[in-house]
Amino acid sequence: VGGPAMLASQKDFNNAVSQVKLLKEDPGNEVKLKLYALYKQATEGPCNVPKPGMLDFINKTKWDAWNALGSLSKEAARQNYVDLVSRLSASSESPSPEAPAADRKQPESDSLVVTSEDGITTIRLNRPAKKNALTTQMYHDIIAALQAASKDESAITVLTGSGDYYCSGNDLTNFTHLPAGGLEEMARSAAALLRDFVNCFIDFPKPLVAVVNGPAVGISVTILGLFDVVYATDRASFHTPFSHLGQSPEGCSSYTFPKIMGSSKAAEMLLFGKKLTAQEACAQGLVTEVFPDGTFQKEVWARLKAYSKLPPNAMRISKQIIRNREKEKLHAVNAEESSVLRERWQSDECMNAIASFLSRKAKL
Ligand SMILES: CCCCC/C=C/C(=O)SCCNC(=O)CCNC(=O)[C@H](O)C(C)(C)COP(=O)(O)OP(=O)(O)OC[C@H]1O[C@@H](n2cnc3c(N)ncnc32)[C@H](O)[C@@H]1OP(=O)(O)O
Repeated sequence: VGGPAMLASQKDFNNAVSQVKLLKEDPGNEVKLKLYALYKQATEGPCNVPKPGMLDFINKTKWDAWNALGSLSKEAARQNYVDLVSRLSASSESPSPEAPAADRKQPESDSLVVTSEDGITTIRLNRPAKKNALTTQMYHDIIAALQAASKDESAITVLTGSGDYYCSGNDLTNFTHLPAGGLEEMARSAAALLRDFVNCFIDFPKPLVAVVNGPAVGISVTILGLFDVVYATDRASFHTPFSHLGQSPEGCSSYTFPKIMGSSKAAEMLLFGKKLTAQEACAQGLVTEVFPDGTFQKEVWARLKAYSKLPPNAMRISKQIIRNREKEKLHAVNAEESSVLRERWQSDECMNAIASFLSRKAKL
């Protein structure tokens, strides 16, 4: 995790183009359309030819597929083409329909589990003994998992937690591992990581669903404004205790929360750390729907499986229309929030609050 992955070379791409012709099984129209679009993007770049007329059905469908790739770079398209062909070749040799995530780079630690099944990629926070608090490694792994999910075959991506908590937010011990550059360097690199992490949610191109299986704290709450749908168990609560911690809002919540729930409700959460029940969060628009805990998993996953069968390109494009005009604003908000937090993390208020938690004097 960390450095950029090596992209496929022109030679890999040429080999993949030849390999397609040798596939033993017809991959079906949907996949052929995807191959066509990636090929065009990889060789010619973003679609800038005129749209065929309504009655020219085949060429219009091909044009739509190419155009849906937007500004994806030639290099990334080449890589996606090579990946897709390699998956098709592998599956035509061994009949293993549940393998879409087998080639995914697995997270560095067991604290994150990524699976792909039934058209859904699930990113599961898996540190139940620590209430799924996010370590520095987990932020990196979630970034990598979102990047992979944005390119995989799944239609929908889900973030959820293992155990009784959804997530207790940032692992406060992250702040205790001081690098050689001291507090200033720690704050600088945490702010850069925070910015990259939140950017991945802002830019995520597919439907993104939070399955909130229990209480949620801190950054796991603030980023919910960047999800498309949020399902919660009635056991969940939503808590952003930034002032208690000497910190300030992140995850674009300083912008999304007032927009979602109105400025005074947002202020009560973000300034005073008011904890919301699941029902309150739903009434204020942060949560889409609340389910009884006893049937939560069954009901939510049945619904998501049904949604994952909807045409994936239509869902992507609809998401683009809904979100794109906000993106520039969200990136600016994220940059500002990260920069303010960089200062906050070096403040006495913040250091005292963290020391207090670590010495068990205070619990939120
Ligand atoms: C680089 C990007 C930075 C992004 C900025 C993000 C900001 C935030 O997310 S701010 C919010 C930070 N989170 C918190 O302040 C929560 C702190 N935790 C608690 O207040 C409580 O643990 C609780 C309310 C979440 C749960 O209480 P309880 O049910 O009583 O369970 P325990 O306290 O016994 O927790 C079990 C175990 O887990 C450890 N733990 C829980 N949360 C965190 C955490 N956020 N960071 C570190 N460790 C956490 C807790 O210490 C216990 O550990 P053991 O004592 O070793 O069993």
